[in-house]
Amino acid sequence: MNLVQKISAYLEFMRYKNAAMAGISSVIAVFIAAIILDYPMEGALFYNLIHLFYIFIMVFLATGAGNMLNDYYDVDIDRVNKPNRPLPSGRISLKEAVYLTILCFSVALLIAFLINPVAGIIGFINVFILIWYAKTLKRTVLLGNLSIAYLTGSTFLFGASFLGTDGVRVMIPLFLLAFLATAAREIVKDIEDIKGDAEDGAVTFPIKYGEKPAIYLASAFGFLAVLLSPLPYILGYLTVHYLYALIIVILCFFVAIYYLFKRDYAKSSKYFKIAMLLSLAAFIFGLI
Ligand SMILES: CC(C)=CCC/C(C)=C/CC/C(C)=C/CC/C(C)=C/COC[C@H](O)COP(=O)(O)O
Ligand SMILES: CC(C)=CCC/C(C)=C/CC/C(C)=C/CC/C(C)=C/COP(=O)(O)OP(=O)(O)O
Ligand SMILES: [Mg+2]
Repeated sequence: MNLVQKISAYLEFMRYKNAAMAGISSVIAVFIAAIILDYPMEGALFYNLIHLFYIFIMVFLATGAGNMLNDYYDVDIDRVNKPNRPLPSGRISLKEAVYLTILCFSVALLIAFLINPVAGIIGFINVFILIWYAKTLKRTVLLGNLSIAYLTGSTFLFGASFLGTDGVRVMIPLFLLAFLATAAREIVKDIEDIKGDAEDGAVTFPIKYGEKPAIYLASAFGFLAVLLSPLPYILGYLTVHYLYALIIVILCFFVAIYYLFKRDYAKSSKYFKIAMLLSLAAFIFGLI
């Protein structure tokens, strides 16, 4: 395997697209928090591109390491279900996976503690949850889903922690919305994965309580996200442009919920994801 093939195997292993999205969310959070808090533009830390780059890199590495650890613990099932993935195909060895994960977590944590204690503490909590999730939580009723919901929401908290505790405080509404939307989508993904998860001995919500209660729970999280979505405008954090953009976002959430009740889980999960990505754009619109 040449160097380019190796690097592309590493990037695939880290699920670089998701890791980059998480990194971008944290960078967006710095901008939103800075504007809400009237942070002075000139000479301000957040204005410094290198710091934004650090935030992106930390979240990219931590999310990537979380994804690698996930695959590490799933290697036996993936040998059967997804033999082309980097670990089961042998493109990356188990030893490499462990070293790479430790390296990514350590670099991310080191930079976080160097930036400030708030970022360090959130980083430390997140690494702990990511390890616990990969080892145990993802095979449990709801705790796994809620962990990923927390982690996704925490990309906003972590980014804004760059501006200290005030940054974290103003990101709580965005954290809550991302938490609810992710919880909905993670339950939909669990309904989609019932067969494989059951073979793996996992006891997820739909496995324990059945498909119908899971549909109701996922849609309840989705509806709650829609209901609370105007919150950043009501609190005066974002402008009316956010509300305009939100119309399209809410439409996508409704399409996702429609497919959920139609039991087309792949489409439902896809539209939840589109709604979440468009929400990020809506937050940016809300700054203008
Ligand atoms: C109502 C409203 C305005 C909701 C806000 C929704 C929002 C802004 C969500 C945040 C989206 C975000 C931060 C995405 C980051 C990407 C990421 C790491 C997501 C977590 O991924 C877990 C996942 O299960 C990956 O699965 P898949 O996409 O199937 O590969
Ligand atoms: C460590 C430092 C310094 C910072 C932490 C930075 C942050 C905010 C990290 C959050 C990372 C995050 C969003 C992690 C989620 C990644 C993950 C393990 C997703 C797995 O989701 P699943 O739903 O299990 O995926 P599949 O079911 O598709 O395998
Ligand atoms: Mg999962």
